[in-house]
Amino acid sequence: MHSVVQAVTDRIIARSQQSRSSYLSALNDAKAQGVHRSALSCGNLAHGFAACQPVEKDSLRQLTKANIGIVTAFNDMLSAHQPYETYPNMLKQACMDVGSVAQVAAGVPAMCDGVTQGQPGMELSLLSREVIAMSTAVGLSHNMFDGALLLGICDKIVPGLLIGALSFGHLPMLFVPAGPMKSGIPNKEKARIRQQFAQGQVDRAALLEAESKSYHSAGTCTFYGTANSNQLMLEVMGLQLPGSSFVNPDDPLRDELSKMAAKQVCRLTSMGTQYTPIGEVVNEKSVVNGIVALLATGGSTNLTMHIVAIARAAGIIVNWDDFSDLSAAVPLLARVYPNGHADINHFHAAGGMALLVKELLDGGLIHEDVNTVAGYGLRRYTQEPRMIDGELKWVDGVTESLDKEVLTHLDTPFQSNGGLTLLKGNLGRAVIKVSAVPAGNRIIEAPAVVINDQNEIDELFKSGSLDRDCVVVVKGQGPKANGMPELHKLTPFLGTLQDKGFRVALVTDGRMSGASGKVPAAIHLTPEALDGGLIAKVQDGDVIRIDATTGELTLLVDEKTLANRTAGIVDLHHSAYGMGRELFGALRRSLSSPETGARSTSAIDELY
Ligand SMILES: O=C(O)[C@H](O)[C@@H](O)[C@H](O)[C@H](O)COP(=O)(O)O
Ligand code: SF4
Repeated sequence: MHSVVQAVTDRIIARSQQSRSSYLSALNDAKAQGVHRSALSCGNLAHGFAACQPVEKDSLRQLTKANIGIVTAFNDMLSAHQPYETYPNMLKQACMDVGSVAQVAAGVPAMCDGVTQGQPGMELSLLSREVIAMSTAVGLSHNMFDGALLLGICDKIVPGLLIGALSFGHLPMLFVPAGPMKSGIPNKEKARIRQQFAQGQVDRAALLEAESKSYHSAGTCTFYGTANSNQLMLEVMGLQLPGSSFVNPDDPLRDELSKMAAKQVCRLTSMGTQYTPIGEVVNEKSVVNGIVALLATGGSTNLTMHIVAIARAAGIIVNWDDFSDLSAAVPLLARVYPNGHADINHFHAAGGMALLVKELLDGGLIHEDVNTVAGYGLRRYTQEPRMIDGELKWVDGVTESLDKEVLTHLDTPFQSNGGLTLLKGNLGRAVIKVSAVPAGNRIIEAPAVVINDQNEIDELFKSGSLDRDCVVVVKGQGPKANGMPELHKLTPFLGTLQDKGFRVALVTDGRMSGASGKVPAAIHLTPEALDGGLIAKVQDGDVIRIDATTGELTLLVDEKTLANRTAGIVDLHHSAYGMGRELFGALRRSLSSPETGARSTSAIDELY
């Protein structure tokens, strides 16, 4: 094993020793109950299977047949989740084919961050992760199940499902992906037309035409944003079948993989001989594997919060120093938009997950000795699924990249370190995704332009007052303030200024989209303005220095001046009401800091 990866793993194990052992003893207590529906009364059970077919009722009466809960995030809003509409019946049939039963345990809400990007609804996005976790628990709390299938792909849905699932860590569970849409117009072309629109060079019709050619059908959007980062993380953590992440929805392999996932979870229940509870698949080593894979591919910055929250739900304590130290040791092996021109289909075609896992295993950068839903040992994830004589089988993946501009090898990395860097300084701690930032733009020192809302950028840009070196500071965007929306609407404006040759950067206690990229952005700034963060005292003209090579984030104003300043008011009246935001006030105020995962589940910290 690489010494840094081993050292970080060891310190996470040590730091988590007490919380992890409490979690595992709770898991074992739950497992000791045996077949969970046996704890139900006849009345409970009768309600539980009242609507089932007679053959299903017979199976459920017996305590020797597995019942699998399906938790689905189907809706028509997310192109990625739309294929799930037909999955429950297919999965139920697959379970019956192996003598088990399946029931839909819950439908969970799912927000499409593309639909709400730049809109008031985006202020519910991060909060929806907590709602999804709780909704998953509501479904599984019927205690009718011996395992579960989790149907979710996008941004907050995978972390929400996984956090909820880990409260039932005694059950085996698999994620069931649905795959990316086929490639449309290149993401870079879409971004170019957006910048033209921001400059008034094309009209709305031209912009909508381009957007519709990019997002054109069912399936996950093809950029390497949070959704596809989730898929890569799940697969490297052994939580979905090898090579299942990036098979398109209409590929014949797709349904075979989904049916196989259903059959596999039935095999992994405590009724069989391969009992593999999800709370043991998620352990310190698999969490490190997920972080390393994220870093090696320049994945979404959102996962610097989601992975922390997921790990904590399993009693594992991870922080940004772990990310930062691993990033220094993990080379960048993939260039997928926004970190390059290719999209996720190109990554898959170049060798995809099988080749990535092979490179990382061969380099000692990820742990092989882990439990997975496909069996013990991660080496099996260097294989990929194929239909051979009408049957689903796994064959060795390629050992040589088919496109070294997209997916490269350890001996020829795109960068010697990973795509994410931790920034520290008098403003606090923040993360920056450097994999998408041109080398010449990684050190920025310029005067601040302070705004309270990303929508102010449009007028400022059009007035020409941003046509200079500047650091745009957007404050009052933290979890407790307005739910920490993505500020991706800033990207075309800042990207245009950067293309004009100005040295620009962003500093915010908010966050960006996984699809944001080329402009240096110090995000997730902790402490946020509402929590007394120094960002609340930044004024127009203050000079800020961001150095992504050394990890420095400094407000170059002397202490005395700062001490005499009063913090700017974080005006939240526009975030408190409207679009349902009034329902989320208590949840928003309960969120922890971004570095601790922006979690509402702090109760877990007392439990384990
Ligand atoms: O974190 C992410 O990956 C984003 O939230 C992504 O899910 C969102 O949909 C982007 O906003 C889409 O990109 P555009 O807004 O550029 O289409
Ligand atoms: S990737 Fe983003 S835009 Fe695409 S379906 Fe998922 S949430 Fe929506």
